[in-house]
Amino acid sequence: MVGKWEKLVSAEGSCELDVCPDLVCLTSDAISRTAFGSNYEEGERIFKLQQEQIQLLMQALQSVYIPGGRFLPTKINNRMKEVEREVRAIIKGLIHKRENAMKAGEAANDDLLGILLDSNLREIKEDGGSKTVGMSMDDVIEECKVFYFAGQETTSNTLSWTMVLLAQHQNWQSRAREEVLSIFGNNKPDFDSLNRLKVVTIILYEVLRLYPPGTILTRSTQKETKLGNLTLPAGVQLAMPTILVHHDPEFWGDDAKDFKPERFAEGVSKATKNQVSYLPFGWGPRICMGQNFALNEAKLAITMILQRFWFELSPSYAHAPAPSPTLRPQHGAHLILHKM
Ligand code: HEM
Repeated sequence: MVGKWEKLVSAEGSCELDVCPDLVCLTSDAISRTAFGSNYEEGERIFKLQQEQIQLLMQALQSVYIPGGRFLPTKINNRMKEVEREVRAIIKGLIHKRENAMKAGEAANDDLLGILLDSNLREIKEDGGSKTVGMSMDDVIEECKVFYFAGQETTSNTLSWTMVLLAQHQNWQSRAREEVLSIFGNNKPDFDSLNRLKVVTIILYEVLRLYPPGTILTRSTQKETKLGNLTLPAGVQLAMPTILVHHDPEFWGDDAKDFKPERFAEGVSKATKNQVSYLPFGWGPRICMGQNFALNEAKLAITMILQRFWFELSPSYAHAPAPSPTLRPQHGAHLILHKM
């Protein structure tokens, strides 16, 4: 991606572009490689189908609710089923290919799919080949679907908002670049030194506070549950709007809506005064399992961008955060990139 941008700026010294599509490709490629040992091109069909699924779901949610309507053979329902079948078939193909390679002793199990299948096979073997332990093919497919979806959109949106906010707040862009250059110079960033990025880290925390990709957390009660003064019966759907908590002056002060990374200077607990008011990655036993991966990926990408370019908002940028379904800049992130 940075190579492509370097070519674009090389002629005039600067160029204008919507950075969102390239950031989507970057994060898609990262999750395809690390989770499935493939690349963006191989995962592309799955990403496209999952995008279509989301659009169909949004359309369905916006139409009049008819009880049992999801079982009717409407155009949307039929297409949803077709898309789901195709996603499952592609993932099943990936799993079979990997299982066969593992049986033939060929596969390197250092990606998520390899680790998942390897531990599953071991568990079944240890139990004497019983089919009652381990994950079923359906379970493995569902896990893969979550990783393809959760591992891509969230991080690309975080990177898009980070670039927009750093374009709006040049002082923070300069501070972040100074830090990056003092740690890495113009060298390729190494994984171990990413921990030394303090300014970049607080910038990312503040971006995730103002623009959490998941704007709502949902849960459902499995049994009668006491919540404060409320007693909820089993089967109640609960929605907790993360974005409202993140923007609430009661938790964050009168400057809750402002971009102020310094509020995280002494860590998340100090910034939240130990209250549960910062939940970009959710909370509790279902907290995001990719949060460290996502933060490291974002730090790596921002480092490589800051080493090569400075950027500002383009006059054609229109600020329109839209939860569809993750919080994204609806009309893209149009920036002007300048060669350093
Ligand atoms: C900035 C990027 C990301 C954000 C903001 C984010 C946010 C979230 C949130 C809010 C949840 C729901 C947690 C809850 O209900 O309490 C979640 C779940 C999940 N995320 Fe992420 N995520 C990000 C990146 C990733 C990445 C890169 C991966 C994979 C490598 C990933 C994998 C998952 C998985 C597997 C779950 C489901 C966990 C479960 O249900 O047990 N996420 N994420």
